[in-house]
Amino acid sequence: MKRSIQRPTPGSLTFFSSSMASPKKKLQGLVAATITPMTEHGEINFSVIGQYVDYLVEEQGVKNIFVNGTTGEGLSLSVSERRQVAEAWVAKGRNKLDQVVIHVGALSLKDSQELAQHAAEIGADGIAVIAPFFLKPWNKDALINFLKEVAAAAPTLPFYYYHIPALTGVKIRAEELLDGIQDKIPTFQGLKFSDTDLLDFGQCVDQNRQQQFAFLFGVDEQLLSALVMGATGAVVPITTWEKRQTRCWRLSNERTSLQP
Ligand SMILES: CC(=O)N[C@@H]([C@@H](O)[C@H](O)[C@H](O)CO)[C@@H](O)CC(=O)C(=O)O
Repeated sequence: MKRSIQRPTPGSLTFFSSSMASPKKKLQGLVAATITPMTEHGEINFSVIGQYVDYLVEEQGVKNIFVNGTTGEGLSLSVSERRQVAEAWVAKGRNKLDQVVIHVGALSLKDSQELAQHAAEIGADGIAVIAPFFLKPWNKDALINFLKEVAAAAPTLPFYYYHIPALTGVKIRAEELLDGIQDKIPTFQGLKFSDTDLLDFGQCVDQNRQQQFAFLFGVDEQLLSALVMGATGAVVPITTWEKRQTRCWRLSNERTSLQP
């Protein structure tokens, strides 16, 4: 079923799905950063995603997920694989999960737009985007322009900026980025903050109290501090699934084999 979600307005607490006529809650609490299960041959193991959903919901009580992010190694997958993984999570999570947010960031704007549009088509509940990290945006406006173009490809979906400067190398402070962001990206709904700069995080929260954004923290070691400062949730890997199921294992294995 295709959903159309009303654009958020500053101060609104919820999105409403017009076709379902039920309020869609703000993304908050624990959000599971899902791994991408792999077979021993390094192919995606779609067959266990249904069990993974059940594990999260029934054993961990977690009903929101963040797919194809860092933990899911989205940037190590092909676009085709990312589409299939997103589809699998949305399909297996139907009527079980509350929200499925798909990370659609990519170096190529076109790939990112394709993934954003695809997320909307399959009925995901939101998209998140990191800063491009090879040829990098040189200032706030360049980064906003990139994010805006991606968000525009999925104009019905809540949009989250995924701030992870240690991995992207893009050091633009999140607080600076958030200043006036809904004027540029009307679907902007929150920040996934994966950095240890708590001053920046605190300023993001303080300066946007009127906006009711989701402030999702992504550094487990500082989560308690972030909650005190106003984090509304956290994106964390919640899994007993063996890391060796993931491509991370395959990559590190390859790296090992390259060493003399
Ligand atoms: C870079 C990374 O993997 N960060 C983790 C943290 O939970 C992280 O593992 C933890 O803080 C340990 O350093 C989460 O934020 C994962 C995450 O949000 C993602 O997979 O996108």
